Amino acid sequence: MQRVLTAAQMREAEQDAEKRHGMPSALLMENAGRGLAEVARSVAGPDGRFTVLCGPGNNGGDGLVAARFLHEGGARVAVALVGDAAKLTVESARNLTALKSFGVVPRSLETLPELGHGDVVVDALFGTGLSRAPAGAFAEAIGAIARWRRTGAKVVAADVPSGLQSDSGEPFSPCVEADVTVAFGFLKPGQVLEPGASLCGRVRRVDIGMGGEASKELSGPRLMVVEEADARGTLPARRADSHKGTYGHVLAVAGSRGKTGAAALVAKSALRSGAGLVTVAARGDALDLIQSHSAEIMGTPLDGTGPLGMRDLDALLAAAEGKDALVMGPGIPRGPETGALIGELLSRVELPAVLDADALNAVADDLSVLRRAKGPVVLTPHPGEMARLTGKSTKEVQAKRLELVKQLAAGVGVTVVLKGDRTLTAHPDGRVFINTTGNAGMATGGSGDVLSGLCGAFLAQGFPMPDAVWTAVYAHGLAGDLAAAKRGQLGLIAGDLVEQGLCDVWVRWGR
Ligand SMILES: NC(=O)C1=CN([C@@H]2O[C@H](COP(=O)(O)OP(=O)(O)OC[C@H]3O[C@@H](n4cnc5c(N)ncnc54)[C@H](O)[C@@H]3O)[C@@H](O)[C@H]2O)[C@H](O)CC1
Ligand SMILES: [K+]
Repeated sequence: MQRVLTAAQMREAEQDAEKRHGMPSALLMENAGRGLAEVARSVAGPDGRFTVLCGPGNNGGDGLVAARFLHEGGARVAVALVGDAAKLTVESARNLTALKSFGVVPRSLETLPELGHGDVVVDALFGTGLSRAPAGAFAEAIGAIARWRRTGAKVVAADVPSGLQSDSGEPFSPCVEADVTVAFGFLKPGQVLEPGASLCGRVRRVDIGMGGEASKELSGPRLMVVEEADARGTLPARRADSHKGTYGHVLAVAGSRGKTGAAALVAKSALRSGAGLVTVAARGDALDLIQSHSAEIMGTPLDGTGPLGMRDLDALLAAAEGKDALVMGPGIPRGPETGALIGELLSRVELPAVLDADALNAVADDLSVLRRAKGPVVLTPHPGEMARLTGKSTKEVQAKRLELVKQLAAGVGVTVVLKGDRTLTAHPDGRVFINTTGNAGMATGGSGDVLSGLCGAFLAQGFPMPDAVWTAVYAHGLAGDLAAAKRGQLGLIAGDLVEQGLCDVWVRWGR
């Protein structure tokens, strides 16, 4: 897991580094600048030139240190200070003096050389201290960086591409587009959340002496990026003496006439993700079709016709007997009582439950029904469903993903998976897990059903919360990546995730 720190947390961690490790910010800056110089050198051509653009704050200070190391290593370096030199921070001013003493005198932006292939421009204008849209000379500098990039130079951003808000990943205009971003100490949200992640290019994290554990008791959100080893580590190797009962029984309340595929995808995804048994509960007129998709799917008919309501409670309570996890929502016939039914069922059975699709829409009007749930509840909304759950517009959801997913999880006491590019998994205790797998080819009907079945299977196997959820999200995206590698993003359909992608993940993980 990689810790992701906000700007405020970075400042706290920097003070902590001084107090706990005796690492003054001058030394952190020296280490940051050295790391920046090494990355810049690694992307330059054999006789590439370097231009370092430095802003007034400590980000600029990192640039001044990098310029000194590049110069010391024999490279051709040009430096420009942008903004009011009188406003330099103490650390930056000290490094400006040092740089000059090494014989590198800053020049004006206009007199800098035009750069091309093999050359590198280091963007050290702003980092986590950016507070408004770059203007004036700063905007001109960002324009020059874009021009040099168009003529072939590589752009290396110090800590954050200048113009990008490091806490949200939202860019001001203008904003630098980097080929590589050197993250000092810890990752920032803006480097892993879109559109910031794309503006950063490749993110290279360098240690600067802040210490890994520095981030333990920081205030504010605990954000983590899930790495493949974390996800793989959640899944135990299977024991030889196990039997199908060992791996749990999923009850999927899903499917209806015209939407039998959703239930089949949930069930087949759960089976392909290690669940020992899967039973689908659906109206009789849909159940036969659902079961016809796969011999392994068992069925419990819900008598009657029409939307799910309180009259189905007893049948569902009976169906939940002996099960280990619930998945509810994909393709269900929703009606005015469906939300109350879900709330009542969850208050009576002590099972982990995944609510997706129309189960989310059913409870959106009154989320309090979820507070009575006896077992842990996982909601898996896409942005549109999240909008209904939060009363916001989809546009607002997408602009404030991190904030809204944390709020909903803590407010209702459930785990919330906000799907999309960089899916976020928020746990009621404030932790948010950022996913980096998956691709646009997965924006296809049924992809969400596969995730809810996968999630249900992991919960049925007894994997702990929230690990089971962020692992399912990671595996789901990786399945999509592996399947798209074989079928293209255009060709990818949800069934490929189940038949191809998931199996490729388990083989890759030796499970
Ligand atoms: N925190 C750490 O552990 C380390 C941080 N380092 C580097 O320091 C920057 C953060 O530096 P800071 O001085 O806080 O701010 P910036 O350099 O990012 O911004 C400069 C300064 O400019 C002002 N400002 C903000 N927005 C604008 C604007 N649009 N136009 C003009 N001026 C603006 C504001 O006053 C800012 O303070 C961090 O990213 C790291 O690169 C250390 O070197 C390593 C450890
Ligand atoms: K920068």
